Amino acid sequence: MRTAYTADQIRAAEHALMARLPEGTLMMRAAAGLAAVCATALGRVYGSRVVLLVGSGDNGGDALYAGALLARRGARVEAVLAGSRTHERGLRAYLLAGGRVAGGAAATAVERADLVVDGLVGIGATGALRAPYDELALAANAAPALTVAVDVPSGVDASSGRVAGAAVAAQITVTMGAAKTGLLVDPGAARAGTVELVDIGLGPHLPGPDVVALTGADVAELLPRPGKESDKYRRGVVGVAAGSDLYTGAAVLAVGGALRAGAGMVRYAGQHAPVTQVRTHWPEAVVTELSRPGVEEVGRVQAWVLGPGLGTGEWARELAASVLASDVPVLVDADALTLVSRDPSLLRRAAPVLVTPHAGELSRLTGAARDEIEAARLEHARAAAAELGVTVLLKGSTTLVAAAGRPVRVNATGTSWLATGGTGDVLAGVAGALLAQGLDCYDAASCAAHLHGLAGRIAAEGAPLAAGDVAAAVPEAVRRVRDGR
Ligand SMILES: NC(=O)C1=CN([C@@H]2O[C@H](COP(=O)(O)OP(=O)(O)OC[C@H]3O[C@@H](n4cnc5c(N)ncnc54)[C@H](OP(=O)(O)O)[C@@H]3O)[C@@H](O)[C@H]2O)[C@@H](O)CC1
Ligand SMILES: Nc1ncnc2c1ncn2[C@@H]1O[C@H](COP(=O)(O)OP(=O)(O)O)[C@@H](O)[C@H]1O
Ligand SMILES: [K+]
Repeated sequence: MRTAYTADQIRAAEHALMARLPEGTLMMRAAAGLAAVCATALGRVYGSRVVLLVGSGDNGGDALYAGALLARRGARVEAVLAGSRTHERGLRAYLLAGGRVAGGAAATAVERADLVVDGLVGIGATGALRAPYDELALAANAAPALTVAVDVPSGVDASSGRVAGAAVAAQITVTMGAAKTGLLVDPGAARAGTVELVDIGLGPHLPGPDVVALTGADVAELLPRPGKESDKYRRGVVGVAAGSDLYTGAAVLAVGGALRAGAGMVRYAGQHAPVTQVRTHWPEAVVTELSRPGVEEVGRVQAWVLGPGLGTGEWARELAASVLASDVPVLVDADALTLVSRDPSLLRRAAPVLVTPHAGELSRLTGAARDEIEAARLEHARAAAAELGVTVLLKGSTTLVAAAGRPVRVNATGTSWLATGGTGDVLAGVAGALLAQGLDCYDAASCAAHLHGLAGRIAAEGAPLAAGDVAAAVPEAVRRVRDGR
């Protein structure tokens, strides 16, 4: 499990640790780790051109001490001192090691660099980058040099991943002591590049994490595996109430996702046109053509997937109400999210609910503006889980799973090739199958997001994919997490 923490959590841990160590020890550890990553990234340190962007705080201090180490190894290091003040001891050590202070236009130095070290701000930052930090961040982004961010890319809020204005887009972020939440959650995560962790001894002082990311090994451990005693009913039967005479594909894709994710059986219930399509594509599914919008006559299931392609008319509303009146967990997606946002009382039920919105659908559910959700995904996923009393899987480039009282789980296994119609329907099927197999909403959602993202990568391999390919690749994704690949 990868863990990440807010700036406040890190600061508290640092204080506890610093109290036991001689002054400056942590910064020396941080700088040594930073310099080592820079040296590896450069390949050849001697003669290379390194530019340090140095802010007024300890983030700049890290950069200066690392710059001193690189200068001693023969790098030509220039520091752009951007703050109203500069870390005094760091600057002294840097100058003593032969580091130079950039005169003239900072942008020119940055343009010529092989490597730019972003030491403008770290966890001490508040709000959008101010001048001249903002221009320096943009200059670093425009330059051909490799950019290594110290602790967090400047302009990314360490605790949330928010990016309020200009921000450094790093190829590598060297983070001190423990990863910061903003390095895992978009839009911040997209600016961090590869995250390298420098151990400064913070471990024993850290509290429970703010957010976590499951590894393949974690998912493998959570995934159910059929045993000797298993039969199709005991493995878990998932019901799919999706698709309509107008939208048939969503039904096919959701059923496909469910079948590929290990359900013992998939029961599909819907109107005539999707029933015909599901029968044609998936002879494995047990299909009921509904004569009226209710699932009472469909056989027993352990969980329902409700919503993809369902429509939002009266027929769909009655069907949604009937599914939500059942006593098993229900995954609410797509059109069913529109229906429950019109009538939130539908979500008041004793059995668990997992909602799987993208930002637009969450906006309909909570009333928050879509842009605001995109900018502060973590906050909104958390708030929605608390307010609605459900588990929330918020889709997007990084997928978040929030449930009251649990650390938010972040998934980054996906690929932007997944941004194509119908992949969400597959995800709903996969998560529904895991619910039916007995995982709770939090585990089912986070394992489904992990497998779906991985399946997307397998299906894409750097080229376009269709949603059906993602469903087809789910078994290979399961194999890879089980084999530790
Ligand atoms: N403590 C430790 O043991 C260790 C700490 N470590 C390192 O220290 C870092 C934290 O250092 P920190 O606390 O000094 O804050 P930091 O992020 O450098 O900058 C704060 C200053 O920036 C400014 N500023 C703020 N917002 C701004 C904005 N929007 N736009 C522009 N300027 C802005 C503001 O100063 P101002 O110029 O406004 O006076 C503020 O005072 C941490 O990330 C890690 O790298 C490691 O060495 C490990 C050991
Ligand atoms: N840029 C991206 N990077 C990674 N995954 C993405 C990206 N954009 C979308 N996705 C994923 O693709 C899927 C899209 O689902 P959704 O928006 O419901 O589409 P649809 O309704 O067409 O099925 C989600 O799993 C989402 O997380
Ligand atoms: K930084």
